[in-house]
Amino acid sequence: MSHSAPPVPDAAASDAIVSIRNLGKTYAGGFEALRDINLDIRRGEILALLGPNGAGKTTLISIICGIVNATRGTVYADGHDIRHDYRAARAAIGLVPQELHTDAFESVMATLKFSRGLFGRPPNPAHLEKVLRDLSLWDKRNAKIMTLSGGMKRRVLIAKALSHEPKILFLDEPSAGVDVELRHDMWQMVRQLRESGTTIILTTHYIEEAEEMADRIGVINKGALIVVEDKAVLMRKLGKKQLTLSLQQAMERIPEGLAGLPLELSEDGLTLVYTFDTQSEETGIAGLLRRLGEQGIDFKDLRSSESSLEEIFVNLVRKPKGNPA
Ligand SMILES: Nc1ncnc2c1ncn2[C@@H]1O[C@H](COP(=O)(O)OP(=O)(O)OP(=O)(O)O)[C@@H](O)[C@H]1O
Repeated sequence: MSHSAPPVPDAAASDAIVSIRNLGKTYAGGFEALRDINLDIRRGEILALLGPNGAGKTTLISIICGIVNATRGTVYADGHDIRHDYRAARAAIGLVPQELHTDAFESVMATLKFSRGLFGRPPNPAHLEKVLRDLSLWDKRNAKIMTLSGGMKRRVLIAKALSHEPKILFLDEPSAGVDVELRHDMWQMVRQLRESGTTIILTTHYIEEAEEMADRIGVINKGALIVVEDKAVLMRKLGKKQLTLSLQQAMERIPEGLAGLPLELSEDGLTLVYTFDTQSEETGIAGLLRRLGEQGIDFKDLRSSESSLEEIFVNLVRKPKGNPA
């Protein structure tokens, strides 16, 4: 019997809504923007792709949406190979791009109708009305796009991407250049879409956005997908907890009796911070408290805190590739 790792299942056989296997992209100049990406996107989930500038997020989305050709590997979207069955695969996808190029002289409604037609879908005024109402654009349906505010234009891009009733929606940096209020409206709308069964993939630089919205988080760094994990599991696995003790009396240094413990003393000597792994079974807190008692160290307050997703992310992308934990 072989003991090697199980092979990655065939993309065509996967029941994921998007199935990516051994995907790679080398741009014309020889730059390797993506390396050996394997990812199954589950039906109905919100997946957030995080990564530093230039990590390869837009390249990955562009390949799935058929804008950029992969150098290696396969992608299936809604059961269709994006290379050999492009039209069917693309019809399942809505893309909200980063940049705002819209048809400035057209009305909002005309743009949506045109976009729907491009995918060969028959007219459906009720669907377009719902999309525009959900995005608070119904009153602007006859306005020329050039007369709208930046936030409205961005909502038009979302409406346009939804015009052909895609099952999968990609949002590339949806919050870039958007004010706080619009960002929250957009989150609300994305949640509604998910409830109605749409699968959503978003790239973001705002960790708060991933923390707020995502069911799963993928981290891309230097062209490689270094982690894909349920958000809660990721935070539990890679997060650290800290216990902060406010001391009754300042200490000059950590006493010998506490040596070897993961402790840090603040500069003013009044706060001790104990860091522990959320994954390990033993936190060591009982032992810490006992040793503090033995040393006669009294504290007046004790608080615990967890690492934010931001701290986890920064640690992940700082670590050398292939050693994320
Ligand atoms: N057409 C191209 N030709 C050559 N290199 C390219 C091309 N497009 C992108 N790249 C390079 O590929 C890398 C990945 O770019 P990509 O836009 O996918 O990153 P990203 O993660 O989306 O970044 P950002 O967060 O800045 O949008 C970058 O180093 C970029 O310079």
